[in-house]
Amino acid sequence: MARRKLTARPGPYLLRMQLLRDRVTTPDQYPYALPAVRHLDTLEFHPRVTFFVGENGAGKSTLLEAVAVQCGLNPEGGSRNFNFTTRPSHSKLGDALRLSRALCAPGDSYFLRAESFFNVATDIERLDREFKKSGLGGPPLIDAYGGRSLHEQSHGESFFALFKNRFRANGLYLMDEPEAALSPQRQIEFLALLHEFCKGGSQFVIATHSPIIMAYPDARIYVFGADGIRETSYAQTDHYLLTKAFLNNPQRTLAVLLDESEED
Ligand SMILES: Nc1ncnc2c1ncn2[C@@H]1O[C@H](COP(=O)(O)OP(=O)(O)OP(=O)(O)O)[C@@H](O)[C@H]1O
Repeated sequence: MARRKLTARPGPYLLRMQLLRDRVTTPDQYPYALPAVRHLDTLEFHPRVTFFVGENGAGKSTLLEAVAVQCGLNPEGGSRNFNFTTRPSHSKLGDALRLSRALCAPGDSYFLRAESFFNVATDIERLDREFKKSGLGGPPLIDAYGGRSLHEQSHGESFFALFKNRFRANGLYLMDEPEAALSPQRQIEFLALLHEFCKGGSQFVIATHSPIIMAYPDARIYVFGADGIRETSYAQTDHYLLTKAFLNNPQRTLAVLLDESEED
């Protein structure tokens, strides 16, 4: 089937999402029982960068995955070219989520899941093998990632190859913990790339624990907590406050922690 060629225009592409309560069939079960989902009504996306932050298990990945599914992306990560599955199912949250989109469509979209990036790398190799066998002309998929097998690079190098080579202007990018493999230096470099892509009209939704990455100023930060999701400022996030307190005086925090654990 001939694929419709999209005319890439600058974002934003996603305006807001809304939970349709009448489509929630099992409110007492995952994912609807998560506080972040139970209290969700409407969430406005920032035209450039929206951050999802909060404690482990707060539901950031669950919501991001549902957005990805609604955008037609593989719930396990990758671009629209990918449809591999390594686990039985993703949550049904996408069925109850309405995404409001702008009239223009992105020229590219991609879902980076740190936890399953290995599988994306494997699938790139599989797709390229099939492509070669098919005898069709054109460059292999790996060229869009810098040309070197992602399996032959370190975890952090392969992430960075993705950001540098695969992402571009006028794209919609969903990222789950992009910092997972990045050194602090690379996280700072990531901020510079993020800025370039944003200037080029791209839009990002990023779940992160990194106080470096969430410092990007042209952004909205949503904290996922026990009372639901609320907007906050960078300097009010636990990530910023805790990291700052720790780095200002590591000895003091360590003394309190280690003293307490010795008493146990
Ligand atoms: N398929 C599933 N079935 C039942 N519960 C699940 C499922 N997937 C995740 N959960 C639970 O839902 C909660 C939210 O998980 P999620 O991965 O969305 O959290 P998160 O905020 O992204 O956490 P982290 O920061 O650790 O990545 C967790 O308590 C998790 O155990």
